[in-house]
Amino acid sequence: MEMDRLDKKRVVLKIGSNVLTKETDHISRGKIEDIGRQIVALQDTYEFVIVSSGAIAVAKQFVNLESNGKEINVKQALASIGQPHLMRIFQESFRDLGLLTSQCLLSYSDFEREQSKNNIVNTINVLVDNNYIPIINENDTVATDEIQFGDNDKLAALTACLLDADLLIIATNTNGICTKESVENKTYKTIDEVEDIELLTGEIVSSTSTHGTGGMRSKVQAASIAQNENIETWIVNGLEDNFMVNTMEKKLPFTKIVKAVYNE
Ligand SMILES: Nc1ncnc2c1ncn2[C@@H]1O[C@H](COP(=O)(O)OP(=O)(O)O)[C@@H](O)[C@H]1O
Ligand SMILES: N[C@@H](CCC(=O)OP(=O)(O)O)C(=O)O
Repeated sequence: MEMDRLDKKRVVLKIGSNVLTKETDHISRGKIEDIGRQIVALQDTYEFVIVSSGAIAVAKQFVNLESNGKEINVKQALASIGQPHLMRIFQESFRDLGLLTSQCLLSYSDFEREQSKNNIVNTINVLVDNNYIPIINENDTVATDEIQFGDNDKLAALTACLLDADLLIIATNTNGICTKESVENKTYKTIDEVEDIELLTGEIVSSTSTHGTGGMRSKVQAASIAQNENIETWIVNGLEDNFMVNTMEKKLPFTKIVKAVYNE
């Protein structure tokens, strides 16, 4: 028997540039196909809203703007050039798997106005009801919050809260959050489950990866925003094949930030 949409668990999946490029200089079609295949495998029980970075990373593979790409306006221009390419790759790869895609560009300030919040919810619900997978990125032309500080993690958390998601999955390039000591001595021991965000904050190391901006700090902040709205966050290793399915089947180490008991 087919499940009604309301019976499905709503997942907001955030994919960082490092995952999309598999830590290279090029966007990985293979990774996008991997994500699509997992959505197909899980779509009877889960519905997906994707928050995808990668616009700047894609642009860098096509163009070389003057200046080194570190200035904020150049990054904004790169995002503008890369975003349609990113969407094209999603659209082509997902279409081959029978999945429909759509694009939504949002910024933090959209989450502060009642009218725009209602518009976002209504639009995304229509998309999901019609089997379209919304692919969200920050509107980098008008806002610079994420390319400066946050690597789309906070945007994903705000989206999860607004859309009343059941689960926020943040796909990054490590097996979740590892203990500080293990990161420092490169033995990488994943913290499996945690409720106390303060505890996690103490484990953050101030590094980011090649394409990343916010490091683990912005992921912990995102988890905190989600936890305040009673949403569980999983920080998973998106570099692995089949990472969501394998995480769900407990075949991959990941960090689960559970709902706070006092919120129950
Ligand atoms: N305790 C920790 N456990 C794992 N990674 C950590 C930790 N503290 C900081 N990091 C860093 O955070 C990085 C992931 O964040 P980031 O580079 O912004 O990636 P993304 O593009 O996925 O958002 C890791 O590659 C690692 O360098
Ligand atoms: N909106 C930007 C996000 C930039 C960014 O650094 O994000 P992330 O890869 O999540 O660290 C883009 O699409 O390139």
